Amino acid sequence: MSYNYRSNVVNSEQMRRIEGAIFASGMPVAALMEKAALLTAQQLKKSYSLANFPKIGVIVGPGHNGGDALVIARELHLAGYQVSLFCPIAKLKDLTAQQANYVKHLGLIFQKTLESLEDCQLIIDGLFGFGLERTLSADIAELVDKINSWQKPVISIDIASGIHTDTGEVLGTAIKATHTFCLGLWKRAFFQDLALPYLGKVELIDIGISPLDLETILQDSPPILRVNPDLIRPYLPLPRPLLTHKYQQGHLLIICGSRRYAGGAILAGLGARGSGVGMLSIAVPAALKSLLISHLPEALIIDCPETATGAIAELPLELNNYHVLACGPGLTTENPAIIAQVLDSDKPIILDADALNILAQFGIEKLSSRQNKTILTPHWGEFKRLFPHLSDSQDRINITQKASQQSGAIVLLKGARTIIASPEGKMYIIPESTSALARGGSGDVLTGLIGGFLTQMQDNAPEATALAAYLHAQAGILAAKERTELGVDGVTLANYLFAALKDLN
Ligand SMILES: NC(=O)C1=CN([C@@H]2O[C@H](COP(=O)(O)OP(=O)(O)OC[C@H]3O[C@@H](n4cnc5c(N)ncnc54)[C@H](O)[C@@H]3O)[C@@H](O)[C@H]2O)[C@H](O)CC1
Ligand SMILES: [K+]
Repeated sequence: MSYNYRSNVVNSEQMRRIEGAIFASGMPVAALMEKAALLTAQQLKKSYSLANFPKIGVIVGPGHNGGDALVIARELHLAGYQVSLFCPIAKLKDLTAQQANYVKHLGLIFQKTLESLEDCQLIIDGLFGFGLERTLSADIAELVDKINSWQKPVISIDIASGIHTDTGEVLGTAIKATHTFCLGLWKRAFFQDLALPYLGKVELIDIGISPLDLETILQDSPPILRVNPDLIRPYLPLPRPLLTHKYQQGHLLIICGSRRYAGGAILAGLGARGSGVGMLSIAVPAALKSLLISHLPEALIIDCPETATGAIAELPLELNNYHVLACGPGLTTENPAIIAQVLDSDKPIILDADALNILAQFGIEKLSSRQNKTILTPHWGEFKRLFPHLSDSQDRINITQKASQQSGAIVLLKGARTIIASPEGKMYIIPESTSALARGGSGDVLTGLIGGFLTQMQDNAPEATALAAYLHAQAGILAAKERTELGVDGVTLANYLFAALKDLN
């Protein structure tokens, strides 16, 4: 796969090793700080004009994050901003102390109290970066809480101080930034749901890390990649071959629905429609047949015998006649036998919703006898039932990876930042989404969409999953832009998939 290093997501240890490799090859530490901070200052000046933000307060920490803050303070001062500094920890690292001396020479003032910064229009947080290693002490926590209580725009350098760079955990308390400039490479915390409320708008400052240095450090661990159009465009099943027919484009079977939850079946079908899959069959309880036909005239609707309460009683089908099976939306947990039948098939399967709840009853060991790929798409509640031993941790990147390794399945953990891990070690993160998707029905659309793409790109199952999750999020974003976050019901979401696809192509 070809990807730009801007797609890589690293942990603090990898970032430190990359930095170490750069320094060891001759780049002076001070030069890299100067470069990162100058680029950040340039962006800052663009987004926060002197006219609107004439007075800026800068919080300076003891390490190189504080050093960055001092270089930025210097540049803003030279550009005409009125800059006040506050440095709560006396002992500074050498380079930071040198930067402090120089700004003093330029006439910048280190204030004695934090309160002296209260009349600033903007606060820059250079307290801690990826070197934060323990919970904030009571006095520092008090300062952070005070800054948050001012409700001013706060710009964090590299990461909001108080947030753990890898897990995204809040170490006691943390700066609630309105905007964070991440330096060099994306850190894991930027994709941990826990940290999102503290990071505000996020932006990467490209400091020009060489792919050489990156590859040397990252070669031992499979990359975690932030999905973007360039990354997944090569996998898109477009353009279609000139000479093809519907079965060559793949045949997906969705097993879904119950009398109680008929809508989930329709939405999964509409999601599959959005993938352009060649042939779509949908197995539902008999009572739902005419309803499904009216919504999805292009699909083959298979009416299954049903239980007294209207769930599928049995699947009178040869499952191996289909290329891919997607199973779960609206199913109810009444009939575990059909999930056992799906697990026994030797085709790729996607399990969602009640199929996951039934799998949790069986236990994930049940997946070990499968001959083909399995994709699990849990939200947090389903994840906890499937992997109870992993759910004490809030480090979603880490536990998705472990869940995939332990189950042998591709695991897609839904959230504000959806994480995808494959058992061979691939990891994809969906970098943006909208809370419009936190709504009943949007998951059903995703199941159908993954099914549809997997049918067309079976050799690239992790990428099919990532492509579907990315388009799903983008469709939500596009729909919310036009209709607000309250206006994105499942049918609307499915109708925006083509627009997201068009943008990608
Ligand atoms: N990698 C890059 O591309 C660049 C990064 N830069 C900046 O450097 C920081 C990392 O700097 P470092 O000095 O290693 O760490 P910090 O500034 O985050 O702070 C560490 C400092 O603070 C002490 N400390 C840690 N935890 C606590 C605590 N809870 N309470 C009090 N003190 C604490 C620790 O002992 C250290 O002294 C990175 O984020 C970037 O901003 C470079 O400038 C350029 C390129
Ligand atoms: K910071």
